[in-house]
Amino acid sequence: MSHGWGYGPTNGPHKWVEDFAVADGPRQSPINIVPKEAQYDSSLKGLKLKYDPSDAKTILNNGHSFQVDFVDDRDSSTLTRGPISGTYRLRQFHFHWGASDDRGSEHTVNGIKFPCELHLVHWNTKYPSFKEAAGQPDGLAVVGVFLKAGAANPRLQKVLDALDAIETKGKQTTFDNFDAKTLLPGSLDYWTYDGSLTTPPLLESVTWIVLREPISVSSAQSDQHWHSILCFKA
Ligand SMILES: NS(=O)(=O)c1ccc(C(=O)NCc2cccc(O)c2)cc1
Ligand SMILES: [Zn+2]
Repeated sequence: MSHGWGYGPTNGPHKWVEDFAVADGPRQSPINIVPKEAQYDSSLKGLKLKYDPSDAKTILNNGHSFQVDFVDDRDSSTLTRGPISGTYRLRQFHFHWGASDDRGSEHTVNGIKFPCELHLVHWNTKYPSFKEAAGQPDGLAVVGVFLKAGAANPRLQKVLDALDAIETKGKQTTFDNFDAKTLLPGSLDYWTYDGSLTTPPLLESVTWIVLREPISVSSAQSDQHWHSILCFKA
């Protein structure tokens, strides 16, 4: 691609392999999750997420999504247990959505897309930095949470209210004192598989942990700002 990757007809996912050969790799994400085909593994432990709200730093429009970045220079916001060994630090969370409520999520369940999907990105502290970890097969762990259309979700409101200030690519604004745990559903039951980043550079370094229970977002909330950023994105 002569210009940056995106989601349009000339730079979308079907074109990414031109610049990122790993797109044809053996462990590419997202995938369709078929619960009946998933094997139950009784040796797997429950997820342990310990997030410190004071680690939240800024919210950024990176042109493909908006992401909340965290201070990750100490083990204050971490993911442990579950399918992973060791300690992974929370670096950022971001969302994937679509132009209407019938699509938007990257993973699907029995072929069904959700209107949106939240990704909480963590890196393995056995490596010196996120960038280093991103190049290792056990470097990253991303917790995926589906959003379904339903009741308004007050926990999301602080994130949505910040979007007005970052409507153009590259804009970021302060976003502090936010507990990412409040975005999680009641149950932490999950499906897990070894996969990749779902956007370039598509690195095959992600242990995916997709929560079975979705959280809700109302259509009013999703109309509130995402379409403005979406228009920009498209
Ligand atoms: N959608 S996803 O959670 O798979 C995802 C998470 C993080 C990233 C990301 O950080 N991309 C930038 C990046 C990553 C590794 C090395 C780089 O040079 C840049 C991309 C996709
Ligand atoms: Zn993502």
